[in-house]
Amino acid sequence: MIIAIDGPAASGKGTLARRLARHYGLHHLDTGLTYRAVAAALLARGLPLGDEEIAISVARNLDLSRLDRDVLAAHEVGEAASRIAVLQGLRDELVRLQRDFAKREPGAVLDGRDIGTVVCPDAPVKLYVTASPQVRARRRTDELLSKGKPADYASILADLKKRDERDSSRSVAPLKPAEDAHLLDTSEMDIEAAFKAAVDIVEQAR
Ligand SMILES: Nc1ncnc2c1ncn2[C@@H]1O[C@H](COP(=O)(O)OP(=O)(O)O)[C@@H](O)[C@H]1O
Ligand SMILES: Nc1ccn([C@@H]2O[C@H](COP(=O)(O)OP(=O)(O)O)[C@@H](O)[C@H]2O)c(=O)n1
Repeated sequence: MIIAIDGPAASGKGTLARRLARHYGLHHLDTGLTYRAVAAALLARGLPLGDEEIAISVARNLDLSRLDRDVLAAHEVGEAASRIAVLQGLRDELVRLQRDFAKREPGAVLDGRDIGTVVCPDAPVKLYVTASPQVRARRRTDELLSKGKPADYASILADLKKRDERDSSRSVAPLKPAEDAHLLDTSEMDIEAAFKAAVDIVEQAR
């Protein structure tokens, strides 16, 4: 079984994907980390974010088993990831890796922006997870602070809105719900309630 989960920044898709993978005994890939890892490598080496050839060569050396959200969580890495995510050639390379991952037995949960629309369009279960920008900014702020990283609510809210706009309006694989995705707004739900709602959707869909 493949479960495809998409949604805007800090909507809770990664949390749900991890919980669903554990619940159903599936592999999990946070595809945002693949974009973050390429962006972090470019930033660390002082390389330009707009050079497709360089980004592709970094992507070719990615090791999916070594992606670490704690290392890649920094706010500026998310911003840089969203900038390089407009490069079609880079996306082709990363989508190849992500599709290979999705073939693992007995199945996988993938979360990102284009899983239901591009990476796994035939997934039997698709979720599109949202929450209001204010709720998402609060969650991301608390998450960063709890990891001892700097976080300012007002600038995170402004940046999330900008990033959503960039992700939704790009011409390649824009953020949008697949036509057959189930919408899950978690603005008023805690993690447990969101998980229960997601399991209900999966049970009905499969
Ligand atoms: N329903 C929820 N209620 C409260 N906090 C949540 C909920 N879902 C996720 N979170 C918290 O919000 C933050 C962002 O969630 P995450 O799953 O990383 O989002 P995404 O993968 O969409 O960026 C994390 O700190 C997570 O623990
Ligand atoms: N499948 C995906 C996953 C992420 N991305 C890009 O990578 C950026 C970072 O993704 P992420 O999922 O780690 O971001 P958060 O939602 O965790 O903040 C996003 O803003 C997108 O621009 C993408 O284009 N396609």
